[in-house]
Amino acid sequence: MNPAQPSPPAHPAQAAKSVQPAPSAPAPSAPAPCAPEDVRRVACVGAGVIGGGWVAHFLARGYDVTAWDPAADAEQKLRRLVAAAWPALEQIGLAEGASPDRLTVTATLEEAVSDAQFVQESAPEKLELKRDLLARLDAAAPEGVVIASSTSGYPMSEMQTLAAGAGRLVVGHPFNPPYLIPLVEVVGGERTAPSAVGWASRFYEVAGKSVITMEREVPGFIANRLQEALWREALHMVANGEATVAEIDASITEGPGLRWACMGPMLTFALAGGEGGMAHMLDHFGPSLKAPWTRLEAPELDRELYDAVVRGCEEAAAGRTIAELVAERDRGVIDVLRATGRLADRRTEGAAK
Ligand SMILES: NC(=O)C1=CN([C@@H]2O[C@H](COP(=O)(O)OP(=O)(O)OC[C@H]3O[C@@H](n4cnc5c(N)ncnc54)[C@H](O)[C@@H]3O)[C@@H](O)[C@H]2O)C=CC1
Ligand SMILES: C[N+](C)(C)CC(=O)CC(=O)[O-]
Repeated sequence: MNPAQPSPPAHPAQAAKSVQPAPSAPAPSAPAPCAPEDVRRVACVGAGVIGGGWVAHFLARGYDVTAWDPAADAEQKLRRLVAAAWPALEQIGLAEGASPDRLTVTATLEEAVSDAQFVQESAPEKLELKRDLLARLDAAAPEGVVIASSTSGYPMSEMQTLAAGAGRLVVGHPFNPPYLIPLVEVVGGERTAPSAVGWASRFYEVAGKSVITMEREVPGFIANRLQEALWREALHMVANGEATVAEIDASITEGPGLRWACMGPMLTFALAGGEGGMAHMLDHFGPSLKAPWTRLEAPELDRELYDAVVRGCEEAAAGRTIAELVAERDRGVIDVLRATGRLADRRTEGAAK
């Protein structure tokens, strides 16, 4: 179900619960039982593609992990996923004491979280299911333990409606596979205690993740909104016969994707302005915002947006000159080309000898 679409009408039995006056302040949350740095035991509830990837990540970072999933073959599939991921995790480096042997798959959800110091939920992307599950996790986990949802796009405000202890519920949105892609986007809901957001962000950092802590709830968070914009345009182009699936993928892997592994879209485009940076880029290509290059509605490039983007790029450059940024980008692109086997011997290319 696409989070951007209106959520299904609440079940009558839940309607009363889910229709609550917007709280004037976040719900209080009991203090977490331990500091993020002192966590040793993590529970993962839902152990499919992402939940299993979280299990592999936490095991590789040296945690004791309990996992629960209602599927009959969940343990077999989970242990197979962890075993398949382990060579990669050994290659990038394991924490001291890390071992797949520190995984315990429990028979019930309650057992999985009963002694947990952090809980990561990764059940299917269905709003009603997450509402019920988060309420169940809140009832079963030790008081104060932060519970994070891997949701791809639902605001926590929509998911925490049935939980008595909503103050400890946060979004901790990962990227597949969580054991290799470092980003996790953290954001609370209307009833989430700010302390729970801060605790979760710090825990993920300690656990080796790269954290973006959002100040505002936005469906789809940051990276999925950006991915979704590209994804929808790609689907339109395939639907209209404007590009094939192969052309869509090659257009990224042989083009912008190489740069995006080293530098985000904002600084990348600042370099499109040469020595003039983002200001020149906007002066030069600003009118293109009105060109029919995408079906996505463009914002007005007014002075406020112009200045915000220019200033943001100057801050991101952090004192690096355009020339230094170009050199950094080029080193990164060469490393990615080499790492992905695309830096073959090029002496045979080019002008006739
Ligand atoms: N697949 C991906 O690339 C990413 C997925 N996510 C999010 O992670 C969550 C899980 O997605 P996937 O792992 O892809 O789905 P999946 O279908 O691979 O795994 C979901 C797992 O949840 C289990 N499950 C079903 N009902 C449950 C319940 N009531 N309580 C606990 N577990 C239950 C299923 O048995 C299954 O193993 C979703 O919210 C999704 O949006 C987030 C980032 C990336
Ligand atoms: C396709 N998806 C929406 C589930 C992707 C994500 O949520 C994040 C990712 O791994 O790209």
